Amino acid sequence: MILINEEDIMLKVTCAIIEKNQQVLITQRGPHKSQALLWEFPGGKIEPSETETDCLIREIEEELNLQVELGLRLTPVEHNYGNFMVNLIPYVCQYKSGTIALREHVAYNWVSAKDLNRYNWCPADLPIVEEYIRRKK
Ligand SMILES: Nc1nc2c([nH]c(=O)n2[C@H]2C[C@H](O)[C@@H](COP(=O)(O)OP(=O)(O)OP(=O)(O)O)O2)c(=O)[nH]1
Repeated sequence: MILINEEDIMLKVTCAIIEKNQQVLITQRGPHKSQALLWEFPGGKIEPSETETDCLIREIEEELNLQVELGLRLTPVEHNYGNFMVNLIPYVCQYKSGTIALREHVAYNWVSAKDLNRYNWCPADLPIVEEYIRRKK
């Protein structure tokens, strides 16, 4: 019998909806990654012994060279990608400081809430985009 540890197939990932001047930052995944070239909110996998908020602050610094202040935690989304599941945990954040250095992504954009639906999102992000737009109305 093969035993599969649930944590091996359920990735816990935080993501940041970073607000600045009535717009939010969105980032495009690279061509060789899973969910290649789809748009996402920057963030990443929570490491063992790390809290959600520690993870998000670390990931945003590592990936983008930005400092943010964490705000509201939106509703986490569980999405099944077939070969793995993701538990995606979104936080609305405020931009604090830093100049964007794209270290992981191929592109970024500052977008107003009403334009978020124009992008080709990772499927797990769709309920998060909807919740964010609803809250902004
Ligand atoms: N950071 C982030 N990841 C997301 C989002 N939506 C979504 O489905 N994901 C998925 C993509 C990845 O499979 C996983 C996050 O992995 P990661 O960002 O830490 O690592 P990675 O790019 O190296 O991922 P991978 O190529 O190893 O799959 O969660 C999102 O909005 N932000």
